[in-house]
Amino acid sequence: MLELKLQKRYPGFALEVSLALPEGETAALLGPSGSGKSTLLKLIAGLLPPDGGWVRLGGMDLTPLPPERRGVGFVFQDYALFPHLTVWDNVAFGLVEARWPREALRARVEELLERTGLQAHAHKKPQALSGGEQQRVALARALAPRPRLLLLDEPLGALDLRLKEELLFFLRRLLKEERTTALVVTHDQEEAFLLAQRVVVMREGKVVQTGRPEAVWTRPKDAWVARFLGHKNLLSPEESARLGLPQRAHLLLPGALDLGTGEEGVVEERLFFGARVGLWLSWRGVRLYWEGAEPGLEEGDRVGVRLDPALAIPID
Ligand SMILES: Nc1ncnc2c1ncn2[C@@H]1O[C@H](COP(=O)(O)OP(=O)(O)OP(=O)(O)O)[C@@H](O)[C@H]1O
Repeated sequence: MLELKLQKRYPGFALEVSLALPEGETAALLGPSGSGKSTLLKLIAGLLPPDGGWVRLGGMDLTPLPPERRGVGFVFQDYALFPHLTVWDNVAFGLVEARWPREALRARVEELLERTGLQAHAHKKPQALSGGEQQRVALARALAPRPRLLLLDEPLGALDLRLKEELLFFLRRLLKEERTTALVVTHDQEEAFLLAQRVVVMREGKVVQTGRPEAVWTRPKDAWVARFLGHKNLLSPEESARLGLPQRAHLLLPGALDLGTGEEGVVEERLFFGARVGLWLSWRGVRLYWEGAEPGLEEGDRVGVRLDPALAIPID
């Protein structure tokens, strides 16, 4: 287990977090800008002294140890590879530091270069690589010494969308294969859901919800979490009543609205995403969002709408 209880204060900001995460899993720290994700990561890494608390990994107290003795690897957004070293030497760096025997070191570096698809670049310097390649080197370098815990701060943050997607699936496979315990900071909910077996949602220095991605998505703790995760159909008690639901706040899960038959509503806005289409509808005087495969509807069209009350969940 990675277990921690940490406090840190800055003017106008107080972090207070207790967490217990199973080893061998990837967890995602998800929260808006300024919620304390990077601060928490730095406290765990030992790069920042806490005002109080402790960090334990597999029962061992890491709190008094300096960063280099915690067995923790990091990848931060502005990767900071060693510019004067080749890719090979960058990946070998932590192993040399840890005095790995020469043969084991060579085998481990080769293994990671292969796994990250970097063999052809082994003898280049970082500045001769693309952004995505540099990011792969940073991952290989962090994973090489088999850290007991890998901390990743927005590891895909600086990349363009297509490259981000490509690296996301790469990182997902790599973390699974290496079975590293990893904590990934992101403010992108899709990235968190795809990478992690467990999601930790942070708000203003506190953990507000922890759980499997599916559970957090379908049972957000409150309206704030629901909205932060990208849910759009959050109904006030009055709106709920107009839709025939009990008079209290509800969240409509995706799939709650069916188009075709039923009482008619009006398409107010049509959003074309390519594979999907989003529609903002006015139905019974409530503005509702529907998303799915091309329904062949234009703005101003009338359409029958049905609500599945089983997918309307009460929310605070
Ligand atoms: N060295 C510092 N001195 C004072 N305040 C700080 C310091 N570092 C961070 N903070 C404050 O702590 C809060 C949390 O910052 P942190 O970087 O952990 O947030 P974050 O969730 O990682 O945000 P982002 O997604 O934007 O990186 C912010 O309000 C920030 O201004």
